[in-house]
Amino acid sequence: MGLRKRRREIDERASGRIPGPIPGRTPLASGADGADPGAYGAVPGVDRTAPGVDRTAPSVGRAVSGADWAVELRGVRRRYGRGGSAVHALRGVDLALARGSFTAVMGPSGSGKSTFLQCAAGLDRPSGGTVHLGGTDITGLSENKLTALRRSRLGFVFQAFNLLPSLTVEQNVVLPLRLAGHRPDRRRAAEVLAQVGLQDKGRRRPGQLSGGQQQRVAIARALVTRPDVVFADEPTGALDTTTAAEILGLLRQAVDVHGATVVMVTHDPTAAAWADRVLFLADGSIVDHLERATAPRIAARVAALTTPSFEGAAA
Ligand SMILES: Nc1ncnc2c1ncn2[C@@H]1O[C@H](COP(=O)(O)OP(=O)(O)OP(=O)(O)O)[C@@H](O)[C@H]1O
Repeated sequence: MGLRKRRREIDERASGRIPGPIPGRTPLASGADGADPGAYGAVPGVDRTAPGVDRTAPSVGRAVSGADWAVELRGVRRRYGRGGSAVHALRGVDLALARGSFTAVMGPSGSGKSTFLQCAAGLDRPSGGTVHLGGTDITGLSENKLTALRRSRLGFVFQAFNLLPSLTVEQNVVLPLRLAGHRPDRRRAAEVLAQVGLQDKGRRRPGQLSGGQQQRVAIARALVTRPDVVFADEPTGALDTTTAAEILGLLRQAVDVHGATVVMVTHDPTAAAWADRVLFLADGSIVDHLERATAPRIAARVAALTTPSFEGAAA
């Protein structure tokens, strides 16, 4: 299939005009995971098919040059409290994610997923280690600089949509531009609204839209500044299966067609199967990862994380 035709089909499927999965970069059919490792960049020294614990620093995406990392964490630790009652939410996370990659982060409750997302997105400060976003070391930035960086260079999509109900859809979408001190760019707003299939909804209020449409607005808002990274926290947690697939298709399309970088925390193996790579957190450490895996394979790996035998192996 020609590139233009494939892109048009991706656009149409992602916007719901054609039902069904997007060709080529969809959750993989059972048994197809692990195919085409070259397209995603094999990680040296990592046996992608072996079960068990891998302690290498995962790097994902086509690029291998450090300059191309959208997100880079080195030795990131986060401790809450002190002394005997201290909680070690992150115990030394090392990873590098290339621009134009889609990464899912999974793990049992309390494994550190939210803490990871908050530290990676500059919403929380690590107790140790460094975080680079789009080549900028954010670890020592002042609160003001961090806020400015989040507004102009990061996008966020949350489970609860987090739209402002009193603003129109278009005003919600351009909000990050306004907060970053730029003039609201209506052409750019129209562009991203079209990208998520809502070109005719700019004058509506969020309360007049379905949950799936509201999440599309949130994705448009996340993309409007052409951010270095979009962080998504359970973006489909409040949606039915069909609507969830549409939303994940849009995130996939943002990566494949528009070159975005997406990092998504999820509990749902079906959602994670849309990603290029799934990272597994357990007790504050990245203990495993899978490339282009099917939902059943991801589910099996999540289940293994909570079994006593795995905990014994990871100790
Ligand atoms: N503000 C805080 N103060 C103290 N402990 C915290 C705080 N935030 C998180 N923790 C602890 O850090 C650990 C990791 O929490 P985190 O919320 O990152 O896990 P999670 O994997 O996102 O869990 P869930 O899937 O249940 O949301 C947990 O033991 C949690 O109790």
